[in-house]
Amino acid sequence: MIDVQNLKKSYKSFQAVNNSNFHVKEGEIFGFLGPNGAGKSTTINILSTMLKPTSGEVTINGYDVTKHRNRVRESIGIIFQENTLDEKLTAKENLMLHCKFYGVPRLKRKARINEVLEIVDLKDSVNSLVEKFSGGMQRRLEIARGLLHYPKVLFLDEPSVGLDPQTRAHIWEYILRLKEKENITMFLTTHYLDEAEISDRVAIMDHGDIIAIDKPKKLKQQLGGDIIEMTTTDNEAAIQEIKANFDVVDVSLKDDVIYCKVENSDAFVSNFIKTLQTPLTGLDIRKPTLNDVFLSFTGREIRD
Ligand SMILES: Nc1ncnc2c1ncn2[C@@H]1O[C@H](COP(=O)(O)OP(=O)(O)OP(=O)(O)O)[C@@H](O)[C@H]1O
Repeated sequence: MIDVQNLKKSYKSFQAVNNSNFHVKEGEIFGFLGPNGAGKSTTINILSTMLKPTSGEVTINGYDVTKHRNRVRESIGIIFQENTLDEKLTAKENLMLHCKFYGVPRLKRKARINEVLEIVDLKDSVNSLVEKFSGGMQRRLEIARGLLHYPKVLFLDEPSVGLDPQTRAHIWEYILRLKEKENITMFLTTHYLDEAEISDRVAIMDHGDIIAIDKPKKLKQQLGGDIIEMTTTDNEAAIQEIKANFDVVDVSLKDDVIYCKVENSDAFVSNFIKTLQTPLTGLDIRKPTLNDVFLSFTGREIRD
């Protein structure tokens, strides 16, 4: 459904996207994860025909994004980072306008509007002014609007940025409901790790490069083992002790917390706690996250 080959984009001498290559299958949720400035919006803008690539080939639903822009536009829906609804209109008026722009046949408009409002649970607010909606409701209406013309691909640029955690969780319920109901291919950009985790596959981007691409579970498995985070009364002494006396894959210190990567935490921890001479003040065992994947490739955290 999405095919990207050797995609490059530069702004004057600055290379924002360096030679990207990836494919997205029909019905897949594909996440683009990276810190601010990684090149995510640039990529989504090229894929959705809003920005011209410097070089490379991109097809959406079989259509080239530079040669067949209108065909591509018919095939896609977009949920932008910022609110693009008309706040002085009602939900229904906003949707009706979009139906007209996208050529949804007159006789089908009402039914389709009802259908999409049902998906995002906004049927009761159909005649309310958008300016009266909460942030979460506005986002849901934007998602509904993006679906009106039966797009094959839905682009979501940071779909839940600026929303509180509860509303974010709800937005995700709707997105997953959509996947089930309409088998839409979804391409989303995010810098939230938990959102990337929901994706079927994720591409991790940094400084314009795709540095890893796979199922979230596989990316994390590649790191191997478990992570033990600990605080001690003397971190320097503890690190020396760990390096000298314990079988660890890796040990590092960040913000007064020691990170130890071990092959198997079950086998490691009980002996470690008994043997370590430097007093421990805290200890937490966890599985690797996508942030650890990013860290292992770049030496930085995504939230940095
Ligand atoms: N029109 C432009 N002119 C010059 N540089 C630009 C332009 N648009 C983006 N950039 C630069 O290109 C790089 C990638 O930007 P982009 O917006 O694609 O990143 P992003 O990963 O989407 O980040 P964010 O999450 O902050 O939107 C950044 O360094 C940005 O400053």
